[in-house]
Amino acid sequence: MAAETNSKSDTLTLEKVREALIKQEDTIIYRLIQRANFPLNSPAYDEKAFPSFSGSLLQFVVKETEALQSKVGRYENPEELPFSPESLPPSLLPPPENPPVLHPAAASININGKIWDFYFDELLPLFAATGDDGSYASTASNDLDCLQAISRRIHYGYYVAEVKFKDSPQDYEPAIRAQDREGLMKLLTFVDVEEKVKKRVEKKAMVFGQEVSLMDNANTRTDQRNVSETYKVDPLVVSRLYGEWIMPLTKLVQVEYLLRRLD
Ligand SMILES: O=C(O)C(=O)C[C@]1(C(=O)O)C=C[C@@H](O)C=C1
Repeated sequence: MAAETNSKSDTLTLEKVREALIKQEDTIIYRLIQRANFPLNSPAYDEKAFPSFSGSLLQFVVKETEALQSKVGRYENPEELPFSPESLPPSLLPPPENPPVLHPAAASININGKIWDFYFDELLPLFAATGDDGSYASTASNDLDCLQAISRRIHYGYYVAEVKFKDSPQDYEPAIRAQDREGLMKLLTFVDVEEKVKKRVEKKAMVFGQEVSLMDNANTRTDQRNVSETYKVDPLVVSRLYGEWIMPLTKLVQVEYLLRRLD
């Protein structure tokens, strides 16, 4: 399994999985900051803007990048899921030696469609400035970087669910047998943890996204600016990203996984 946690299922603990989620926060925030260096650049998403591609420039970049990454084994990791899965080439590397940690049901849960939709329809307009600077290739590859980091974080829900199930099967089994989504959602939800996550990512976005200036009067100038202009990505947008999309979708992955955990 992933580098952040040990490969042996018996050493998988909730604490370790949560540590991995915390590290992934950094990646997500840095990638949003990278994407925010470019304006929206809408021609990158227009299927008719570049007749040399059959779809949009973005779709082309996603398909070709994922094809290369597939050949070098990216999708051998259960938490890495392609956005363009049609006719991906197989991995050219030997399969991973680690024994599988997850129930095979994980392979049937892929919510990348939902992730793609919220990213382009709702999130991107909240942190990318309007405009067009012509950097379509960089824009598309930065979008894919953001999507991959967010998708990996959300599908890490498999491991969170597995470890919770292993820690207390007696709590989860009745709800699984009854296929009780609501009951499972209640069991796996920790409101206090979610509040901490939102606060921490907001703070990280402030720290990672500060404008650094060597000018003496930099603070005064910053004070006069609107909070959302002071940081490369508005920290409140990052907190909202977690509160409205990342954590609810991580929980959805957990519920879907648990529903199939006894199959
Ligand atoms: O840490 C957990 O227990 C998780 O399930 C992860 C997570 C999250 O996505 O950050 C999701 C649900 C919980 O309510 C708290 C946090």
